[in-house]
Amino acid sequence: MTTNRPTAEQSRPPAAGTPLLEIKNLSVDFRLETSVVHAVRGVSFDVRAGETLAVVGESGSGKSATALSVLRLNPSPPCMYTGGEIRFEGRDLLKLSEKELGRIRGRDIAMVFQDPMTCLDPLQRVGAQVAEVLRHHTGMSRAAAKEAALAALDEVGIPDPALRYRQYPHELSGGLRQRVMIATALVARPRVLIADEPTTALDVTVQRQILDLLVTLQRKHDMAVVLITHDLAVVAETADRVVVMNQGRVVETGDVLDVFDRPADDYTRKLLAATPRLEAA
Ligand SMILES: Nc1ncnc2c1ncn2[C@@H]1O[C@H](COP(=O)(O)OP(=O)(O)OP(=O)(O)O)[C@@H](O)[C@H]1O
Repeated sequence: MTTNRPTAEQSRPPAAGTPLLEIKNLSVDFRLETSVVHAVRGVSFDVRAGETLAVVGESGSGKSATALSVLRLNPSPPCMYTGGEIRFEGRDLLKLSEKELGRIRGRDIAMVFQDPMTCLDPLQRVGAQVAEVLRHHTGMSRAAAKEAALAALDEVGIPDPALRYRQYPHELSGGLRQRVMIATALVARPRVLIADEPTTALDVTVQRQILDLLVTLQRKHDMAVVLITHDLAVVAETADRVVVMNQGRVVETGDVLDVFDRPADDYTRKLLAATPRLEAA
């Protein structure tokens, strides 16, 4: 199989060391009026600093429910965390109070989503939203937060940050909005970034740019990245390890090239066969 993996000079050794974030035997149900959906059934995986772990699987396989569990962002109710642990720096995130978790969200672990409008406030200027994250987590002065927010907009490749700072989300293109969301997520320098289909809604050229940006920032800041996607070509290009989910369970996990070259599970083989760019390469 040939993929657009990073070139030799871009590639790096696999991340070593202890896991930064560990999901152990996680189970999540959605209790609906007349039924229960077992969305996540005993899922375990971990991610280390400097590593990109991709979570793949068809629609409904439990990828987002797992990712949202890390910061307890599944809607409650109907969501119930019925078992397992999510360990970060020695603590089980599922056991923290809302206040304790609030200190971790955005500061230590951040998320970006497919649709930036789920996290950007349409009525607030984008620069102020980036600065607000810093003021919330660090108590920085207004002036210092503005300066850091301008630097963050610049870092994510937004041209003319001073102009964009004053604009509202609807005044930006989809690609620029995505960059603002990434700036908002990363401005407090989290150690873990969870990216849930971050490029799915964008056109192909912009997808490429946003993925390159995420890879660059991940390496620069040695972040652990959990990348949720259904796009195996994206996984082949960006991830170190992959977790394959089906019907709420992990069916296979391993180094991306090993899993893609020698899938051990029938479901993984089926997913790979349904990705012509990989098969044809
Ligand atoms: N808020 C919710 N209320 C009820 N059921 C839900 C809710 N969120 C997810 N589910 C159900 O949980 C299961 C797993 O959904 P999840 O969104 O985690 O899948 P996914 O793999 O992320 O899919 P997609 O790629 O479409 O986002 C599905 O059966 C889904 O219908």
